Amino acid sequence: MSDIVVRIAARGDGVTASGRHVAFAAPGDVVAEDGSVTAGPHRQVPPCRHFPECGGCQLQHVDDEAYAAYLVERVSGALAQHDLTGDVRAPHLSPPRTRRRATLRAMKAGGRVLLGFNAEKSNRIIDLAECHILRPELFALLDPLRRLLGLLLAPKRTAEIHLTLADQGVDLLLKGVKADGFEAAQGLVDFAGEQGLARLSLDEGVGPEVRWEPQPATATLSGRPVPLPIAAFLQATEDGERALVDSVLEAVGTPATSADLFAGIGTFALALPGRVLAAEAGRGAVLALKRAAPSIAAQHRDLYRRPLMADELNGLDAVVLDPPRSGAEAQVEQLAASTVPRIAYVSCNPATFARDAAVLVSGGYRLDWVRPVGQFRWSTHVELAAAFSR
Ligand SMILES: C[S@@+](CC[C@H](N)C(=O)[O-])C[C@H]1O[C@@H](n2cnc3c(N)ncnc32)[C@H](O)[C@@H]1O
Repeated sequence: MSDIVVRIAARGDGVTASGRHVAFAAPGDVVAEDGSVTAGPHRQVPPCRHFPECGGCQLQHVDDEAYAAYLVERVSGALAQHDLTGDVRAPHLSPPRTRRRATLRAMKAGGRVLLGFNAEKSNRIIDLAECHILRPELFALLDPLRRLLGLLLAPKRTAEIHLTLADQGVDLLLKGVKADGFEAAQGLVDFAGEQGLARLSLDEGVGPEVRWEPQPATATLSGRPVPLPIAAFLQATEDGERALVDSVLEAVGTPATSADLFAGIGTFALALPGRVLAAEAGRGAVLALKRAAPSIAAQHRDLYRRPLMADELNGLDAVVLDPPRSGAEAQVEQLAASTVPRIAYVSCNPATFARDAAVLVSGGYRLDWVRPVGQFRWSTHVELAAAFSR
C-alpha cells in the first residue's frame, strides 16, 4: 500500500502518515511499498546546484507553502510537548539572496582554495559556485577571497570567514589566517581597498585585530547608526529583523517603561518607545548601544547568573527578551513571579522557547500568539516572536 508524506520532521526528512521517515520527500509525495517516491504538489526543483550536499540549506526541495507549514508545525509541536496551545500565525519568509551575515570555511587543497559552507553533517567544504541565500554583496567577495587566501593560507590549513554587511560595505573577519611581514600586511590593505570593504580584521587565535576600517563600521537599527563591534550579533536578514521588530512592537504596545533583555547592539531597544533599560553580556555590544543611544540605560550583565529579579521588573510596562539557543530559564522564572503586564519573547529555538513559555504560563501569563520567522530560508533553523500578557 502507498503511504503519503504528511509533514516534514525537525531535521528535514519527510514523514509519512504511517510514520516512515523519507529523506528529501515533501508533503503530498507518495511513497510506494518498495520505497520509490512519486513527487506531489509541494515538491519543487531545488534552485541551487549544491543542494543537497551543501549544509547551508536543507529544504530547497519543498515549495514555500510547505516550508511555511514546516515552520508552523515546529512551533506548535514544541508547544504541544509542554501541553501548550497558542495562535501560531502565518510565518514571515525571507526572500532568497537576503542573508547579510554568514560564516564560511576555506581550505587550500591541491593548489586551489575551497570556500563555502560545510557539507551537510560533515567537515568537507562545498566550494560555492552559486548561492541562493547570501546577499549578492557577500557572494561577490568569494572569488576575490579565493585569490587572497591562495596567497595567505598554508596547504591543508582551514580558515573561518565571517561576513557581515555593515552600512559601509562588507565587514570581513578572517580567523586562522596569518599575514606576517610587510608584503602580506600590505596585500591585505590593498585587497580591502580594492573590494571596498567596510572593515577587515584578522584573528590569528588571540582575538580580532583590525587591519582596515577607513570609517567606523556601523549597522543602522531603527534609523540609528550603531557602532558595529567585530562579530557582533545582527539578525540574519534585514526583512527578518523588520518582521521581528514589528512583532515585538505589536506584543508590547506603547510602553512608557520597558526592558530589552539579551539586547545585543539594540535591535529592539532602539525600536521601543518610552524609557528603556537594556541588559546584555557582551561588553562591546553594550558600549556600542550606549554610544548610539545614551538615553537607554544599557547594563553589562550576565542574565544567566544574574537575571533581573522580579522586584526589579515590577513596575515596568513591558519586557522584551531574545536569548541565545539555550533560552532564558533563570530570567523567565523571575518574569513569571513579576507583575509585568506584557512580554515579547523572541527565540531562535522552539524547544527552549516552549520550555520557557510553560514557566510563564504556570506563573499566570497567557500566550497570546506566536509568529514564526524563516530568515534562514530553506534551512531547518526556526525563529519566532511571541506575545504574552497578564
Ligand atoms: C539572539 S542574540 C539577540 C541580540 C539582540 N536582541 C538582537 O536582536 O540583535 C542573543 C544575545 O544574548 C547575548 N547573551 C548571551 N548570553 C548572555 C547572558 N548570559 N546574559 C546576557 N546576554 C547574553 C548575546 O551576546 C547576544 O547579543
